[in-house]
Amino acid sequence: MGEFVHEEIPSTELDRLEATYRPLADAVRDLLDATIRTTVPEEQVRAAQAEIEALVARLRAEQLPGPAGVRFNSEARAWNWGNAVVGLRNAVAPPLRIVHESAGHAWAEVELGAPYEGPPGLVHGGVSAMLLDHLMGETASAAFTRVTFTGTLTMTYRRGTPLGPLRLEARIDREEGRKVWVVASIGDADGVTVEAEGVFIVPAWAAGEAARG
Ligand SMILES: CCCCC/C=C\C/C=C\C/C=C\C/C=C\CCCC(=O)SCCNC(=O)CCNC(=O)[C@H](O)C(C)(C)COP(=O)(O)OP(=O)(O)OC[C@H]1O[C@@H](n2cnc3c(N)ncnc32)[C@H](O)[C@@H]1OP(=O)(O)O
Repeated sequence: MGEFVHEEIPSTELDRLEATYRPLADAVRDLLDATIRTTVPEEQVRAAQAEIEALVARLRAEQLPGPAGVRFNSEARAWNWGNAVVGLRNAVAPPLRIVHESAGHAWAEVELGAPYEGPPGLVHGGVSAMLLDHLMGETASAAFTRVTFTGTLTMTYRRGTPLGPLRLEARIDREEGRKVWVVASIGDADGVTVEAEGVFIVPAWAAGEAARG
């Protein structure tokens, strides 16, 4: 596993950088959707591909040697721009905006479109698991006061989850030593579609005073 990297970028500078990168990721997100749904003539598809390849070369002129990782500064600001679910610079991330109601209770609202489809018109089951896994992990971390990893995640798909606006919710159910049980759900306007239960674990290497049972 990589490290949590201490990088001393001031928070005000991070705000400025994020204002540049967020619209870039939004544009690429739009590109994903357009790539799936376009019906333009084939020669236009090929022309667009050439332009996209040129853009990729432009962005790759300078780049990190590997993934973005998780970074933090001494102002307690953390950023994980590549994260699969919440990464600000990741166009594959929906992105989920998570609200920590309290330590151990969080929710999120999200609108899932064409790139997240599994069965026709419905959210892919693996996508539901991915979004819940992340929300539950953040919830288990008690609003970032400790590091937790998914140990076991159990999904129950009650009915198909339609693409479109959804609400996710997660709560800590109980704790025992370094183990944290979290329950969570996804719902649409008609109620719950997916339920999940997971055991999240504060790894032995990350267990400090606060995490000991
Ligand atoms: C420092 C600066 C920080 C700045 C941070 C800023 C931001 C972000 C930081 C933190 C993140 C916060 C939130 C994260 C948000 C989302 C995360 C998304 C979730 C994921 O996507 S995360 C990736 C997938 N996840 C893995 O990649 C895990 C791979 N795995 C391991 O890393 C180890 O395997 C681990 C850690 C699981 C255990 O390792 P370990 O050595 O600590 O465990 P150990 O043997 O001591 O067991 C202790 C007790 O847990 C029980 N136990 C063990 N394993 C279990 C299992 N699998 N299921 C159920 N129970 C299990 C034992 O039975 C024992 O129970 P008992 O005490 O009762 O006997």
